Amino acid sequence: MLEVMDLKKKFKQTLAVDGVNLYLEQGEIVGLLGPNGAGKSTTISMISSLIAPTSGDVRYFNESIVKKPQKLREHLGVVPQEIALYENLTGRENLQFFGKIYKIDKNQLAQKIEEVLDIIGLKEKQNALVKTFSGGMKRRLNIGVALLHEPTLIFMDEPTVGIDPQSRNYILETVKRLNKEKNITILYTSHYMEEVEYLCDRIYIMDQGHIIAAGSKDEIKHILSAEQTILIEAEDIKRDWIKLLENHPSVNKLTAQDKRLTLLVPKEMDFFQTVIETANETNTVLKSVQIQTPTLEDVFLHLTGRALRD
Ligand SMILES: Nc1ncnc2c1ncn2[C@@H]1O[C@H](COP(=O)(O)OP(=O)(O)OP(=O)(O)O)[C@@H](O)[C@H]1O
Repeated sequence: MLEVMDLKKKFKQTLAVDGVNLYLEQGEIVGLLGPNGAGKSTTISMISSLIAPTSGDVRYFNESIVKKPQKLREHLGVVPQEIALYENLTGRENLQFFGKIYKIDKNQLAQKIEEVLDIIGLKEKQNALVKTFSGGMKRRLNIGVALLHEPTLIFMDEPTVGIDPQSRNYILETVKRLNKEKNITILYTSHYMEEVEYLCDRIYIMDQGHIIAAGSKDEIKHILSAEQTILIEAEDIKRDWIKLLENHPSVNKLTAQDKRLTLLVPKEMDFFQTVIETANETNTVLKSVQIQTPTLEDVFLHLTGRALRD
């Protein structure tokens, strides 16, 4: 349905997107996962034809949208990261305003607004001014605006940033429902790996302008099939203990955060004994040691040496 080929974007000195290749099949939810500044929003803006690429191409049903964006624009709903609403209008008035911009027929629009208010769960609040809305309600209305013209494809750019858990769950469920019930294809951008893990059929992991891994959840986790993650909690994480573990030949990656250590070691290794011995040597009081199957977060750590949310 949509194919992105060797897409690049340079802003003066910054190469924000550096040769991205990806595709979307009809009916999929595809995740674009990466830390802040990875180039996700820039990629979304280029494949929505909002900004022109420096080089590369985006093909929608085999036609370049760089040259002919119209067909994609008719079918595409974009939920931008920044909330784009009028604070001094009510929820309903915002939908009416954007409906007119999309040139939706007047009679159809009234019916469409009812439907959208239902989907985003804002029927009761429709006549309140947007400036009185919570962050989560604004995000939901932002999604509603993108649904007005019945898109078959939606790009969502971090739609759950900075909102309460209840609204977040509501949005995640709405994304699932839109996909299942209306067969809408969705490209979902996030730096929360648990969201992407929950929602998406396939995942692209992006960092520093590059796609660094791609595949189904299982395929991506398979990257780490040769490794195990060891999570350690201790009373105090001392520098000399970190040094001992870091210098151990079997430790492929180590991250320390507060009173926790995460290690990646080869799967066949029985590393438990080493953890105990090195802790004793440095007078570290252990609270727990857990061995885990890899998560997407571990994959990211493995590929980049950094945590997804630094
Ligand atoms: N208009 C612009 N002019 C100059 N640099 C830009 C512009 N837009 C983005 N960048 C830079 O390009 C890089 C990628 O930014 P982008 O917003 O695409 O990342 P992101 O993965 O979406 O991160 P975030 O989640 O923080 O939005 C960053 O270094 C950013 O500072």
